[in-house]
Amino acid sequence: MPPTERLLVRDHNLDEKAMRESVASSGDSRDGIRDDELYFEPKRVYRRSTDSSSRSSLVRVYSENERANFDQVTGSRIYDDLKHRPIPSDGKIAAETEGRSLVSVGDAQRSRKRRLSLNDGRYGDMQDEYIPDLDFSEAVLHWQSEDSASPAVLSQKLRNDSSNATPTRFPGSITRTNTWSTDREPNSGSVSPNSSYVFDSSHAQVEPIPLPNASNGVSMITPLSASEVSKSITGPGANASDVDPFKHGHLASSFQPRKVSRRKTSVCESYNSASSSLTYLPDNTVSIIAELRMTPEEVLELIGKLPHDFVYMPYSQRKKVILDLIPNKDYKLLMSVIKKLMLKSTRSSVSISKNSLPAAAATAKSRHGSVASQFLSSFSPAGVTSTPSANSVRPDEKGMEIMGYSLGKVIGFGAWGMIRECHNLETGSVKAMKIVRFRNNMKVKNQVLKEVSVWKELHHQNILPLLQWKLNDDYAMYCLTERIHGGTIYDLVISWGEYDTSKIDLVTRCKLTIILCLQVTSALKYMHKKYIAHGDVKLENCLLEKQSEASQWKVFLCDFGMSCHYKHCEAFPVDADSDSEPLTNLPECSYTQLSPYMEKKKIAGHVNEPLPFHRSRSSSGLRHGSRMVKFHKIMKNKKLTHDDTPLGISSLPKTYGPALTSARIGNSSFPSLRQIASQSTALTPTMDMTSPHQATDEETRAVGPDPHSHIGSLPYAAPELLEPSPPPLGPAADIWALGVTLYTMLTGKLPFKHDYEPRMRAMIASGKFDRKALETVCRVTTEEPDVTRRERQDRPRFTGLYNALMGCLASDLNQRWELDRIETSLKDDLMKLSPLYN
Ligand SMILES: Nc1ncnc2c1ncn2[C@@H]1O[C@H](COP(=O)(O)OP(=O)(O)OP(=O)(O)O)[C@@H](O)[C@H]1O
Repeated sequence: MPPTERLLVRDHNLDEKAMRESVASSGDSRDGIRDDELYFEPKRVYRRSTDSSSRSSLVRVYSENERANFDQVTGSRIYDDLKHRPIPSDGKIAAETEGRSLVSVGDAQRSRKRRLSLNDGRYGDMQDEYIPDLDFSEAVLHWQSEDSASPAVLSQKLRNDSSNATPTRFPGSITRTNTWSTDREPNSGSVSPNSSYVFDSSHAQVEPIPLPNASNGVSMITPLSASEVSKSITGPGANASDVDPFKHGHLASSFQPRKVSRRKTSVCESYNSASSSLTYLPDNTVSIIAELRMTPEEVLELIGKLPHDFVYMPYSQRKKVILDLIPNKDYKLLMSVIKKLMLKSTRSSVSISKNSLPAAAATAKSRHGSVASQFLSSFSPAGVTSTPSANSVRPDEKGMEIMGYSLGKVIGFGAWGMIRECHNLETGSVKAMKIVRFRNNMKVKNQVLKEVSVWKELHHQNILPLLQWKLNDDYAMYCLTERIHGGTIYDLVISWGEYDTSKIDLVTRCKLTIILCLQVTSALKYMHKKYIAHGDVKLENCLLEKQSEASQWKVFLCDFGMSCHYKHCEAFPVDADSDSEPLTNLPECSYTQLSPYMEKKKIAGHVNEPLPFHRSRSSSGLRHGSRMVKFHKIMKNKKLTHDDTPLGISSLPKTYGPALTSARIGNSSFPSLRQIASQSTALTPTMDMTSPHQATDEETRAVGPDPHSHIGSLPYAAPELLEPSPPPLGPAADIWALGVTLYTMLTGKLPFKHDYEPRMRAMIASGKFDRKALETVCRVTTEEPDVTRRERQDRPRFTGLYNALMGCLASDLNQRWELDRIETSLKDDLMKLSPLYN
């Protein structure tokens, strides 16, 4: 069998695929290992010798732990990594498993057990995969012999590889213009139908920024700085703009020493090695870029389009983003090269644990001013000096003028754009400009039109104001707003740390949480009175203007990208002034979401047509309620706890599965969602896109528009939104998200968080979270043995805060509190505190 065939492992087996997804998503992408495992280093060895490129090859790089499983000289397996037992030298086990993939044997039990193990983190970095017919010893010997090959030969080889690559521009690549004269107001512009991107989602619906202390033992990875990337692209001492690597072979020669020394190190190791100089592109990047038939500029351009928190996204989301942006390339190769360019595992590999919060806090800055932001901002034309058209300018780059303001530095990043500081050309006053670049992507454009249509209606002291906006019809939307200087509540919570090692005393923590959340509550009340649901309430979307007195701090709710109008049934007023009206029957009310089409019309001043996607009373509410009850019953009967259901949903009836697992949304029970989602406005990237399915017309009719499209950030998603047919977005979802926000402020950790998405969904659906932590912070528990009676008397109990939070996080919509009640309860606690603490 030719060597290339020996290395070829086809990805037919669904179990294996699921396993792969499971491994990728259960593993934290920050560990810098998982994605790279898709490539087995000898692939290049073989490719070089045969000059063939087998894109479909499923090969991988070994992590150091995995490598320890093999004899480095003979390449034979030493340990059976499922059982951690030495393998007999006669190779019995190897023979046993020969010819089949370890995870593709179709043995569901074994596969499940393995996933369980991975989930438990016990074998977290032992995700092995058996490659049929691979002669490891031969591969290793070949590998070693190539180590001694002369650098010149390798260099020549690389040059050949590179010159064979025909750089092609990927769809949607930027056409640069030197002038910017196409600004038009939205009502004058028509949306170009010539979208060359294929985006399934016009809103990233991004995961919230992970709290650095959310998982232990995760190595801290920081993106390369702009200069490091620039250097790594150009090589030391090179004039970036002069370099056309594929023409002149500069890259090959620049990277030659690195490539030679690389042989004995894993990808991660190479970053960590003492000699690792970031002036070189990591390892096999050149050959990967060549294989992708892309130029480095195109790769950089692609990186510039990625969401700010791309590197922190779960594998499935990253895959989706890549496929959306550039569907015609090998996403695995792309993910590998992007990761290599974007990440630098610091040599010290800071292990983030409860005890290392200061380090984590220092590193995990908010998006504004973060290393990631700076890194990404380096991909604006001003930052990328290596682009051929270095003289060209883009309308959103620093120094450009828009609406009488000069654009300044980047202060934040969103899913599809950035936020720049800007200065009034006449007065010099400082503001902020949110720039959403859609270019010719209709969906993103429609989404931002929708955002503006909602945002411009909002005038409240705790809502970031939209001062002016301007649409550059075929490029971007510009939104002028106030510049807020205090970061976000996310930053604040990071600085506080977790409750058990809290940097501020818990009483102050509770008090500040109440003060700040009362302002968010006020903003939400205002929005709900206008029948607008925010849809993405989270720590990161609460900007903070600090004053010398903490009690004077001001919150501004921002980001209306997920916001939408809902039509409310008069019989069940939401947030009525009456004090404690429960949200009884709320889901029965008929909400209406405006389609992007309608939003566009509205913003252009042509509203008042019948609204699509109308849901009748019966369509969601009661059905939803009874389903939840049924689901809880099943959970109870089957005794499904977080701990005994590592897969979250494996033993649930199919009907309930889709609510909990993206994989199932993608295939079995609700197969048509994939197709529907691709037609609808926003597709939640939490959906698994690995199992394409063509829906029949009947299926499409039965299911309707993507029901999960209003999930902003999964950890903040209300359980009803995870239902197979969730109610449309309404105030109740905001209230749940407010509860998640409150909880996180108080405890320093998200109530529902798991790296493995289906499990997180199961946690949300079950509504179970760590109440003990909350009781401790709010001091509602009676058990405080180490506290004297006197101390107990002095230390106030935050019963109102505790109750309000529990009211927000009531899974049962009938039990979930309304904003007025939450407000009253929070204020009660403040009143009680006032004589003591004011
Ligand atoms: N007016 C402002 N002043 C200072 N910083 C801001 C301002 N607006 C936004 N930011 C920063 O930029 C970040 C992103 O802003 P915003 O959430 O509006 O963008 P987005 O594209 O809607 O993001 P997302 O991807 O979360 O939807 C905020 O979290 C904040 O850190």
